Amino acid sequence: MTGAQPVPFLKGHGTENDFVILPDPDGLLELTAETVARLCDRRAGIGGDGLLRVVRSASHPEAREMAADAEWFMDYRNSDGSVAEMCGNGVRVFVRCLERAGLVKAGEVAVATRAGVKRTHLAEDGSGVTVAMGPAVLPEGAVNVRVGARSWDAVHVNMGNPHAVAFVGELADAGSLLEAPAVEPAAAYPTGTNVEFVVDRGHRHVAMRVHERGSGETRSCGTGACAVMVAAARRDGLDPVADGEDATYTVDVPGGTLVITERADGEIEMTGPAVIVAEGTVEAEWLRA
Ligand SMILES: N[C@@H](CCC[C@H](N)C(=O)O)C(=O)O
Repeated sequence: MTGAQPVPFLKGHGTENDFVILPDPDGLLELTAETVARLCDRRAGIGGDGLLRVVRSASHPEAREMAADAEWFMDYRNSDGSVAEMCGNGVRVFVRCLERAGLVKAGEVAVATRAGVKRTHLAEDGSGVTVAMGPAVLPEGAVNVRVGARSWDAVHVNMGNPHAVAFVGELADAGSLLEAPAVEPAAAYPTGTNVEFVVDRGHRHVAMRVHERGSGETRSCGTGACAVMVAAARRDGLDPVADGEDATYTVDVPGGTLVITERADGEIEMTGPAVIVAEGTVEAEWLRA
């Protein structure tokens, strides 16, 4: 992955969706799937649901075209080392990390991702970060989620990455989620999917659990919360673009709360916390072993 020098890292989370963060402005790290999985290992590594590499867009082949609009590229990996298009909690933590390093100031910050450029707003008082996540896409066709003997109709939502959203009676109905739920038809999700289980908590207020593609059950998923908000709004007869009126939902996740607004122009805005908890260095020898 690197030479003999220790590798700087940070650790952060957004609603307890936690990340190993590797500052790599010039894109010099060779980050294999195996290296990512080792770093994200909770016993033998640092531990995290995923990894965020902080690299200048101009220094990364997947982001060069976005460099004029966003100086920084969020190279996101799941904890099993797989690459994902987008991470909603990750992008908030990513801009918090840039702010902490003095690379950006509070206010508007654009971030390049594999799902395009995302515009964020860092609150001046450090309270949270709002991200314009783009519009949701709801591909046609029924999908179904199954855990053991139980199954539910689900809503297929794409937030740059894929989601299957199932409304359930109780969050416990999803079981232990130690294994990935079965989702059918498999052809609807050629690269796998994240699965959300949702219950109502009140007026425009829901709670969810998530099984993330490439990471397992996590304490939160930002893109998942946006997918849940859209699925709940449609179920409730709301379509902000058709109605000409914004709709806001509170989405509780095991690790906290996210507030999601679907605007009348179709843009989905997510607001939530972003916390850096530690920084240090990784032994180069260990990484190479
Ligand atoms: N936790 C993330 C989503 C991370 C990517 C996901 N596991 C995938 O493979 O699509 C979020 O906060 O959105």
